[in-house]
Parts: sequence; structure tokens; C-alpha cells
Amino acid sequence: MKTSIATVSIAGNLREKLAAIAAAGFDGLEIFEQDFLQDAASPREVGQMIRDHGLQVMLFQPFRDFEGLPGPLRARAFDRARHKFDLMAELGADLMLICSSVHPQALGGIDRAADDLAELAGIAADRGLRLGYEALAWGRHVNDHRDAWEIVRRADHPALGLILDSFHSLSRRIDPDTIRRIPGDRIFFVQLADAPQIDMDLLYWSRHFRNMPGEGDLPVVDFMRAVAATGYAGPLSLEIFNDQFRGGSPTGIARDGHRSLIWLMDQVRRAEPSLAVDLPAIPANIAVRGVEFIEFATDPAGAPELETALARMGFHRDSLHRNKAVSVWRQGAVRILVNTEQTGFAHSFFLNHGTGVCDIGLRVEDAANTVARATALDATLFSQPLGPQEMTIPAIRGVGGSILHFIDEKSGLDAVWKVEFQPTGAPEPDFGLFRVDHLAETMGYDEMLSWTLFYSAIFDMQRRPMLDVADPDGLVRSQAIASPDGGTRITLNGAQSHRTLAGGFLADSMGSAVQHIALASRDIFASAEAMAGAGFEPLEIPDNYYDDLRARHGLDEATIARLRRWNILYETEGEAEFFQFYGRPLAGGLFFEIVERRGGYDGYGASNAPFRIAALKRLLRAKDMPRA
Ligand SMILES: O=C(O)c1ccc(O)c(O)c1
Ligand SMILES: [Mg+2]
Repeated sequence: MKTSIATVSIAGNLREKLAAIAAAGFDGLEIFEQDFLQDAASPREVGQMIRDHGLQVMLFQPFRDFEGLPGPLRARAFDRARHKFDLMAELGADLMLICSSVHPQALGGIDRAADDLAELAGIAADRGLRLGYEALAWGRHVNDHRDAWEIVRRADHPALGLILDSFHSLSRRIDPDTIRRIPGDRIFFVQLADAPQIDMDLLYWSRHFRNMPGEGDLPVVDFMRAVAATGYAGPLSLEIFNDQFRGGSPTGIARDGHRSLIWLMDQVRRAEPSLAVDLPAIPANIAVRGVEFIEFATDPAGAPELETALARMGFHRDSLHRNKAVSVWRQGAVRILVNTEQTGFAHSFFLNHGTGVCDIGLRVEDAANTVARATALDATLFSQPLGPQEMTIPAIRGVGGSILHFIDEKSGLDAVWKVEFQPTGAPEPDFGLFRVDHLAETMGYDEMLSWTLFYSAIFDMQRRPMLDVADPDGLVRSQAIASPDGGTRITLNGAQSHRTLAGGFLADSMGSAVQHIALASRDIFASAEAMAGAGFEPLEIPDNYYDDLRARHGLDEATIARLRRWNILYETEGEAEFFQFYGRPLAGGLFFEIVERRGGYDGYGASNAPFRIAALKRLLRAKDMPRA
């Protein structure tokens, strides 16, 4: 499969774009004239620069307002086209995109458009060029790929074909299966884009909110299945107009784009196995069976605060690494590693970010398969030198320069706790915390799509609808991603303002990182009591929260009193119930949460978030921390 991306999709000057597109592994690109008008090089030199990067110019675009014009305007449009053909020859581009006209004087008429395009195709063919006709969703007379195809069909010229663009078809809710009746060899080019479902003017939506396939809400997989069913074997090209991407990291956005195309074709193949998809076989989305461990990087000065917090939640120091300054704190199936090594990855993470989560271990069926899928989807492998008796545990890079390790039973990686660690024999309390409920990662708002794509493309984890959380000092967006059984959950919180709690954390931790860890309790009241007995200090929730709760849920006084006693927040989802309370943040701003889900509750207590944030901010102000 040949992959391509439009230069408008990413930030930077032309040279930065080319470097990023090539590094991400694309075969070619669509070039927008504006992109090289700003460059000092001539079109011929630009063409050479592109080829020097190992890239092919797959499409020159767009040529606007061509078809259906009256008299002198028509003649001028042909002149304009000839001028562009000259330019294409210089660039080394042989396919031009003509988008359906929005010209106020365009006359309309299927046959008139077909005649104009056929005549231009003749001129193009003489120069060895081809034309593709695309229906813009807001085209004046042609705004539907079915009409564009009818025009191409009637024009009946071998140098004229159809260009499909998933955004234009899907934004108008045109059934993608109508593509299945178009012959694949008459489709000259396919552009792909997704978009979040928002009710808005089509042109504005298209020019500002497109995103990578899989990042939005449009049925791009169904669209692509229909395209594949036609036998189309040309390039798959991303054409993403997105304000955020234009200001983002060229290499990051290009990598996301490449990842999105591989994931898209993987989904097409799985949804419709009879389709010929030119993509090497890769393992299916990886089922995650839970969090095997969470590793903190810290130093001997930072460890005691963390270890005290763990002990107060009922964790005990279970075992010590045989070679390294790493201890395992355990309760039930929850393992939290405290790494105070003075060399290696954890130490460099600590130097960059302070005490924080540097590594997350996920339990999977087959670690080798996991890495195979992750690398096929452009993830970066991670490894570091091993000491004696240490096991090779596969890993990739994750959020904020942290690491994801994969542990399985199949290849015996779960023996690591016995092989690399020595038990302390410390007594084993049980405060009822039995597994990791979710990890909350905080990041800049502009990183959210990228990490959502990362988790949902590699793992069998799906995103839930995005929520807005009102921090008194700005909005925080929250995107939950969860395995189908809800057993593994990650929330991504995107901060737009540094005045928000999330934004302050981001600044303090020097980048994206785990901001809180939620642990599941079998009985939250019992856990709260046991923890209080061990010296745990909860985040105090003000009385007005409980007055509000009484009004909202009609809970009886005894229940309200119990919730208030332990600073537990409450939320319902139909009949399902959710209970949660928080610890006070550690020095770096990270905190723990204890939750109990009853009756299949699937959320995260969004209605309580403003209270939690306000309480945290009050606490930080009281401590006179600079963030407050
Ligand atoms: O927004 C536009 O004008 C525009 C131009 C060319 C395209 O291929 C397209 O999909 C949109
Ligand atoms: Mg397009």
C-alpha cells in the first residue's frame, strides 16, 4: 500500500514538512501550491528536494472553480490550467486535483461539466498528465461523489478520473457503499480524513477540524472498505486541515498520520477479510488484562514520602530487586515499584521530571505479539542494558517519555517477580485495594488526539466520549480509554491553561505524566477506615458537597453521614453507583484515588471533578504552594 499525506496537514516550512513526512515512512505527498510559494527554491528544485527525501509527488492540488463557466471566464480557466500544467511539469507531478466549483457564475449541468473536463483532460493527456475530479461537500452544483462520478463517467476520457475524499462524502452522510458501484480503475486518488461529530457549517468544519482516521467520529473504515471493494490500488493520502496540527510538531503529526493509515487498513482487512489489502500481517489489537505494575522514579530523598503514602494505603514492601535499588510495594494484585537507582532510564527520567511514574507494566496475553503490533504501528521500542539474572521484558515508549512494559504468562515473563526480586518477608496487611482501576495521564490539550490514537490503535481499548471538566481556572478535557470489559482504563486529561490544576502539574513535572493513580477497593468504607487508622490523610470535601448530594440523589441521612465521615464522593449512572475519595498530593503533585464501582458503573465521577479540583486547590493554597 502506498501512503501519502498532503503538505497542508502538518506544521513547518516546506523543508521541515518534507523531513517529517519522509521520517514517518510515507511514500509520497500531495503538494499544495502555497507550500512552495513561500520557499525560495524554484518548482524544479522543490521537485528535486522532494525526490531527494525519497518521496514522490502523488498529487498537485487544488485547482479550483474550473468547470461550468460561461464564455470568457471559461477561456480564462483553461489558460489558468495550462499555466498549472507547466508548473506540474517542473515539479514532476502528473496528477492534478480539480475540486468542484464554488464559482458564483458556474452554470451547473452534468454534461457541461463533463465536456469541460473532457476537453481539459485532452490537453493534460498531451502533456502526459492526468486529472482527478473531486466533489467538495460545499460545491456549488456538485457536492456529492455520485454526481462527480457521473460527470467523470460521461466525460469518458482516460486522462480523467474521480478523486474521493472521505470527509466530503461522510460529512454529508452519503452512504459510503455507493462507492462500491464505481470501477476502481476510474478512481485516480483517495484522500482520507476523519473529524469529530460537530454540527457546523461544512466548509468551516472541513478547514479547521479534520483529524486523522480513527481520531474522529466519521465511519472512515466503512468508507475505506467500499473503496477497497472497487479494486482501487492507488495511494491512500491524508488530507487533514486542522488548526491544531498546523501549529503542532511536524514529526509527531506525520507519525500519527502514518499510524492512522496502518490502523485503518488493519481494520478494513479484519472487517472484510475478502478484500485485498496490501499490508503485511500484524497481530490483532492487543487485549490488556490489567496493570501489572507501576514504577516510580525517585531518589533516596524523595522515596520516603512516597513509601509513607503507600504504607498508609495498606501497601507493604514485598520484595527487593537483586541488583538494583528497586523495591516492590504490593497489595493484592497491585504492584508499585519504587526505583531510586542513580543510573539508567529511571534516573534520567527522575532528573527530567522529578518523582513520578516512569514505567507502566501491562499484563497481556502475548508480549511478543504486542511488540509486533506496536512496532507495525510505528511505536518506538525501548531497551536498556541488563544486569545479571535480569529478564528481557519487551517495552515501548509511551506518554511523556515514559515506558510501557509488557508482561505475559505465555512466555514466562510473569516470573520476573521471583527471578529478579527477593522477598522481604514483611507482614502483609490488606486494606481491600485489589487492583488498579485507572491511570490518569495529564498532557497538553494538543497531545490528546495523539495518545488516544496510540492506545486505541495498538490495544483493544476504545475511547469514550470526551468530557469537559471545569477547573475554576480553565477547562480541562478528559478522554477515557478503556478495554471492553472495563478492566483496564486510562484517562487522558488535556490542560489548556497553566492556571488549571492539570496545567500546573504539567509545568511542575516538565511534561506529560501520570497525575493520579486510582486503586479499586472491594469495600470503600472499610478501606477508608483502615487507611485512616494507618495515618492516611484524605482530601477534605466541604459540607456543601454533601448538602448538594442529599438534594441530588435523595440519599438517606446515614449514608450521607458515612460518605461525609470518609470524604467520599458519590455518583450514579442509572442504577450503577460510584464511590471515590482522594489522598493529598505528594510533593510533585501526584495523588492517589480510591474507588469502588457497583453495578457496572463505567465512568470516573465527572460530576464530582469540580469539587475535587476545588478541594485540591484550596489545599495547595493553604500549603502556600506556588501553583495555587
Ligand atoms: O477546502 C478546500 O478548499 C479543499 C481543497 C481541496 C481539497 O481536496 C479539499 O478536500 C478541500
Ligand atoms: Mg480533498
